[in-house]
Amino acid sequence: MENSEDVFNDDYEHPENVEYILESVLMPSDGSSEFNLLAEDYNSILLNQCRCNETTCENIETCTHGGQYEFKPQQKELTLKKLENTARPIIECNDLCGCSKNSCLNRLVQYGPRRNLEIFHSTRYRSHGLRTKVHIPSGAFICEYAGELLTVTEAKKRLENNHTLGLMNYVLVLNEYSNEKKQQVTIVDPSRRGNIGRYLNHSCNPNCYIGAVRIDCPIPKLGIFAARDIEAQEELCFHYGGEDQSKNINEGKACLCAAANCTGFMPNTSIE
Ligand SMILES: C[S@@+](CC[C@H](N)C(=O)[O-])C[C@H]1O[C@@H](n2cnc3c(N)ncnc32)[C@H](O)[C@@H]1O
Repeated sequence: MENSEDVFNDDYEHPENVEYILESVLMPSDGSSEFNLLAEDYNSILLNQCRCNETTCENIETCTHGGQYEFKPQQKELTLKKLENTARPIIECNDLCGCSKNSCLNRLVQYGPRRNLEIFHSTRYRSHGLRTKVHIPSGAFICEYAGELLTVTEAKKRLENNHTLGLMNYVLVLNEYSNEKKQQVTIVDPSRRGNIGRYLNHSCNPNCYIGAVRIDCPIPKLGIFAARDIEAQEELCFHYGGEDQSKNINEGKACLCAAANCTGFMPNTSIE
């Protein structure tokens, strides 16, 4: 496998009014008990390390975390196996695991965004967008959607404010379910502090997919992966409505994606 440093990169140019961060951070404290609970999770460590000895951690039968990624020899890249598999949580191995960092094939998102991404002015979306300078294979990791981690109360306030002032909205809500029951909600806002993930626009027929990835913290990272092979110069987009599009809310803005199946409006996941 190529050295992770040859494939990944996180020194992208960004506008000055945004603090560039490498991974999600806690929102400023508002002193609420809701914030304290979020902070507790943020500061916790997942204690479910694998006990593999020098293996590749590829297989769920041998590694408690494995089975979600596969190494594509042709592209010399680790990729997410099948999108349907994400019904099972993606948990990467970490420094506390028994495996070796050099041979483990269950570490991807933790190495940061891929190289050859470019922020550009998208004429279709009449604002910034993100595109790739080179071909990206299906399942490849693009980047994290990193920003401030918000409480539900703070997210509702910011959404309302964005709506009232007609600002662009960067708040993303990801619900995780188990047996149809909602287990956890993760809300990320890269409007003030964020990474390159903040430039992906919404499409009703997207070429990227967003999934929850845990490394060593109970709060997942929001990982953006290629939903299909993506050609050089293609703009990267994902569906803002997330996992259950029947529950999408209408953000009140016309969608500019121009896909054949476009609903005509920009969605977001509802916050309950
Ligand atoms: C996460 S930001 C994406 C990056 C943004 N275009 C920029 O210039 O920074 C989300 C905002 O981009 C715009 N946007 C994204 N997808 C869109 C779409 N399909 N149709 C219309 N506007 C879109 C909306 O203003 C939305 O609030």
